[in-house]
Amino acid sequence: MAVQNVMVIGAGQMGAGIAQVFAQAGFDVKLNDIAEDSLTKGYQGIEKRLDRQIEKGRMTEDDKNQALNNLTTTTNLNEASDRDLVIEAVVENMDVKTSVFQKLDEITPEHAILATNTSSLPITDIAAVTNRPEQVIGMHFMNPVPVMKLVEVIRAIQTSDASFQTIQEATEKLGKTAVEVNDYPGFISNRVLMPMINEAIYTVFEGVAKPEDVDSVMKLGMNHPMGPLQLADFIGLDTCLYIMEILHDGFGDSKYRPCPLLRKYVSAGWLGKKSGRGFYVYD
Ligand SMILES: CC(=O)CC(=O)SCCNC(=O)CCNC(=O)[C@H](O)C(C)(C)COP(=O)(O)OP(=O)(O)OC[C@H]1O[C@@H](n2cnc3c(N)ncnc32)[C@H](O)[C@@H]1OP(=O)(O)O
Ligand SMILES: NC(=O)C1=CN([C@@H]2O[C@H](COP(=O)(O)OP(=O)(O)OC[C@H]3O[C@@H](n4cnc5c(N)ncnc54)[C@H](OP(=O)(O)O)[C@@H]3O)[C@@H](O)[C@H]2O)C=CC1
Repeated sequence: MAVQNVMVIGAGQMGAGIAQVFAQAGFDVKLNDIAEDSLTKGYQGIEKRLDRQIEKGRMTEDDKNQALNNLTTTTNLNEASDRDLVIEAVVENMDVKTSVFQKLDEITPEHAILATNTSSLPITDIAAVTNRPEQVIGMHFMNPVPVMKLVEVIRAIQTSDASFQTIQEATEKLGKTAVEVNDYPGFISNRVLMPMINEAIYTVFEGVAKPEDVDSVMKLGMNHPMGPLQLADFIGLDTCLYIMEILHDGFGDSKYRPCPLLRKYVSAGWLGKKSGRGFYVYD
């Protein structure tokens, strides 16, 4: 089956980016969120990013209008009833995600594939709450979605080859590269990235260096585009903590214990860029 139309659930930083890249690639896209405000913010972010592409001469006004014509917004999940593919990008919480998947399983046509953009939650467990586990898959985009070329395509133990191929083809139509991964905690990306971020937080916690200096070492010394603490702020410290907890629980290995300073920041509501304060302060 070739995907013609999609719905993206959750209009936050990831969902809005995912909806944008599908609309730009010519898919018919519905963007859904429970809150009208979040939908408006998500849609405006997409318009702003397309305008920047025009300013930079990478896109014409016609291209922008075409992309926006492919995109509608809705707070009504029942509008998933005519979709080939639904990609869930709501908060990283198993109860919220399984509730969304159970509803989607009722609403969507039989052939529809249900994908999750989860950073770390087990796809196998999400698949198991539906009556179509072979059509459930992880489609893990990287932040910022319009820029990053990778999509980790994660196979639950139940995912069929046909579902995997359909998602691989859709990923290629977006101009991105699909990497096939089996369902283990943190997949590849966050199993490798998050312990580095967590260790960077430990260096601050233990007074080894200030955040700016930790980031300088990794930027100037290892050519990372962002230092690990700037990246943690960008991802969201709450999301980083959820992922560390999944790694810790999933492997039962103390090397994945979340740094107490990370917990403290999240408890304080210092979630990084999105809340205005994390390891750095934002306007
Ligand atoms: C947690 C998970 O589960 C998985 C993850 O996503 S882990 C996070 C993965 N992402 C990363 O590691 C990002 C690391 N950082 C980077 O690659 C770069 O710093 C960056 C691309 C974000 C910004 O690059 P930069 O050169 O410092 O800044 P800047 O010149 O402003 O931006 C470069 C391009 O990115 C675009 N961009 C920057 N931030 C953006 C955003 N939030 N949304 C969309 N586009 C963005 C800019 O518009 C610009 O595009 P053009 O070249 O078309 O103009
Ligand atoms: N941040 C990152 O760098 C990355 C995140 N991810 C994953 O992507 C997912 C989303 O993360 P991110 O975009 O950062 O989070 P955000 O908090 O920016 O966005 C989540 C959005 O989902 C909405 N939402 C919550 N519950 C529902 C629901 N039941 N139905 C519809 N919409 C809902 C929220 O609305 P409201 O605000 O009103 O609650 C919010 O707009 C998570 O699973 C995360 O792990 C994956 C890769 C990278």
